[in-house]
Amino acid sequence: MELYGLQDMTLSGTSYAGVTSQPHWSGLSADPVTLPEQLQTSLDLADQLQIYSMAAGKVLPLRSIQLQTAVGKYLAPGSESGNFEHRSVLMLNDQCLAELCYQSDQAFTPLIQHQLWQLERQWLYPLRNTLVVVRLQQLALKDSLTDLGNRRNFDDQFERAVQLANRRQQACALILLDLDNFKQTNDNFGHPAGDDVLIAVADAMRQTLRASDCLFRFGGDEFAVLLTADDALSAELVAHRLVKAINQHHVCNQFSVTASAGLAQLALNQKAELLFSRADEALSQAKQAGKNAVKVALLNQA
Ligand SMILES: Nc1nc2c(ncn2[C@@H]2O[C@H](COP(=O)(O)OP(=O)(O)OP(=O)(O)O)[C@@H](O)[C@H]2O)c(=O)[nH]1
Repeated sequence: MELYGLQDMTLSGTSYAGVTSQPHWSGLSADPVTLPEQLQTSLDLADQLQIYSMAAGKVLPLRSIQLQTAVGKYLAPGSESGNFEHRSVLMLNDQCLAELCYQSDQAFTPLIQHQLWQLERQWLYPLRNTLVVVRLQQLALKDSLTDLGNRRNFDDQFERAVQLANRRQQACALILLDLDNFKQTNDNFGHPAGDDVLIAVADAMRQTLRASDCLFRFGGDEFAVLLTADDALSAELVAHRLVKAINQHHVCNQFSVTASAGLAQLALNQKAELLFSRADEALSQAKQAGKNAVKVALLNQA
């Protein structure tokens, strides 16, 4: 008897749309591993959606399936639009966990909807548990005011990025950015206005950068940007763009907020601490040079 091991059910590269159109999916009912057990093998919502979508693909051939939750939106790989759509809200104990949106070229008859609902019920507890874990992870790694990565998140990623860059002989750059005279903003306009400025600065930075996952707030008015590989090659341009974007943001403008930045490029086989201290020194120089400026650390400064 052919059994579907867990490895077959997890993300192994086959596209979702292709997989669910395979005739052998009808054999899945013989799988000794139940759907909730399979779902519980992962605390990653994208993985769970993939597992769920394969089970749902047995009910009818699906073109796409999307999961929307409070912690993010997930689309099964290989999804494309279909002629019919069915939406379902996943509720547990009067709590809305998520919304599922299915698309298929076949109609969602009442019988199909009922079968999907039965499958959805099997996901409720694994989904609720995963949402709790993801939320806790987010709280541990995100700055609650700006939603950027926090200092702990930075420390994790920075160390890893530097090690990887050294191993692969790739570029890596660190920009440290600090608002100018931010204390005055708080003193003159109050702490809530200061908070609005910090949120605006985060937005301005997010809009300037392609990937917001390289952006961090350390707390206070200090931010960091970690650029790796090809992105690091244009770090100086990025630093100037960030300072300009902050200057030009309407909230920062309203409170005359500017920013200074220090940039350092990773030297050959340099340690993360040294890269950090060079960027920090460059930031001090930008402040000493009159603020609202970018300074770049010399590469041979070690
Ligand atoms: N509104 C608000 N203010 C904060 C927060 N965290 C820290 N601060 C304030 O940020 C200010 C930081 O000021 P400083 O580090 O002294 O620097 P500065 O006035 O920007 O001076 P320079 O950096 O030299 O230009 C202090 O007034 C802190 O109280 C926060 O979460 N919200």
